[in-house]
Amino acid sequence: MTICSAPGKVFLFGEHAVVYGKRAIACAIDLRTEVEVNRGGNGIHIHSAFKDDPDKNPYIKMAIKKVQQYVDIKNLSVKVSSTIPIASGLGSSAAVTVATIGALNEEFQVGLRKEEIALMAYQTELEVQGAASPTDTFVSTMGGTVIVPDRKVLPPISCGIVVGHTGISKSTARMVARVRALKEKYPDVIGGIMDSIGCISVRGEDLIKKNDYRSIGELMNVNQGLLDALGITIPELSLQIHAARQHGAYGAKVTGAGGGGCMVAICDEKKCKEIATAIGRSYGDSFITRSTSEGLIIK
Ligand SMILES: Nc1ncnc2c1ncn2[C@@H]1O[C@H](COP(=O)(O)OP(=O)(O)O)[C@@H](O)[C@H]1O
Ligand SMILES: C[C@@](O)(CCOP(=O)(O)O)CC(=O)O
Ligand SMILES: [Mg+2]
Repeated sequence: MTICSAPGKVFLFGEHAVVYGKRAIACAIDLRTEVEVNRGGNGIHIHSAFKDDPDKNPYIKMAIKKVQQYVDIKNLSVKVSSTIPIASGLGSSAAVTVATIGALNEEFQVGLRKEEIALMAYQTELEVQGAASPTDTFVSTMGGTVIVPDRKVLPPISCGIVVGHTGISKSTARMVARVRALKEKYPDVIGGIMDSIGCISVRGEDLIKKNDYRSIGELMNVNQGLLDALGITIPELSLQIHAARQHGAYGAKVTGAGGGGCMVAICDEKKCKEIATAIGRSYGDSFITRSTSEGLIIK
C-alpha cells in the first residue's frame, strides 16, 4: 500500500494567458488531496467523491492509463480523500492527478522523477480537458511558488492569503473554450490582453524575490481587470474581490478558470481575519490559508 498527497494552488498571475504560452505564477497552498493505492482485488476500483465509477473519475482513470505504459496494472484499488474544494479554481484536478501518479510511481517502483511526474500529470489534464497549461500540475508536484512555462520554483510567499469561495461550480474546459472562441474572433484585441497578462507575470518574479507584496497585490488587481475583459468573472466573484480590497487586501483577483469557483486575496497576516469576514459577508464563504513548500509527498 502507498499513500501520496499533493497540494492545491492559487494563481497569483497568468491564468488563461498561460494556455497561450504566456508566463504565469502560482503558489501551492495547504489544502491537499491524498491518494492511497493498494494492489490486488479484482480489477481496478476507484473510491472518491465521485464514487467507484471510472467514467466519473476521468483524471484518475487517465493517470492510471499513463502509468500502465510503464508497468502492468490489472488489479488495483484507489482511495481518494481531499480538503480541496472541487471545480473551484484551486487545482483539485491537478492535485488528484499528481497524487495518483505519485502513488502508483512509488507502489510499482516505476522510477519517475518529480519533473516526469509533473509532465505525465500535465499530459493527463491535457487529454481529459482538451486544453491545459502545465501550471496546476507543476505547482502541485513541486510545491512553493512556481513560474511557468519556465518551470522555475521559488520559496513560498510569506504574506497572508485569504480565499473566497462562491460555491458556484464551473468547468475549466468550458471556460478555456469560451476564452479561446473570443480570442479566435478578436485575435488582435485578445492577443494584446494575453501579452499584458504575461508582462505582469514577468514583473511578478522580481517582486516575489523582493517580498514586495504591496506591488504584487497592485499587479493582481491589474490582472483582474484583464480577466474581466476576458469575460471570466461573475458578479459573485466581483463582490468578494471588492470586499477584500475595501478591507485592506494588497490585491484580490479570481484564481483559476473563473466562471465560478474562487478568488484569492493577499494581505498583511494581521488583516486575514478581517478580510475573510468581509469576503464571507459579501457572498459565499472564505477561508484563510498559507503557501506551502510541500508539493507531492509520500506519506
Ligand atoms: N477528490 C477528487 N476525487 C476525484 N476526482 C476529483 C477530485 N478532485 C477533483 N477531481 C476531478 O477534477 C474535476 C474538477 O477539475 P476542474 O474543473 O479543473 O476544477 P479545479 O479548479 O478544481 O481544478 C472534478 O470534476 C473531478 O473529475
Ligand atoms: C484556465 C487555466 O489557466 C487555469 C485553470 O485552473 P483551475 O482548473 O480552475 O484550477 C487553465 C490551465 O492553465 O490549465
Ligand atoms: Mg483543474
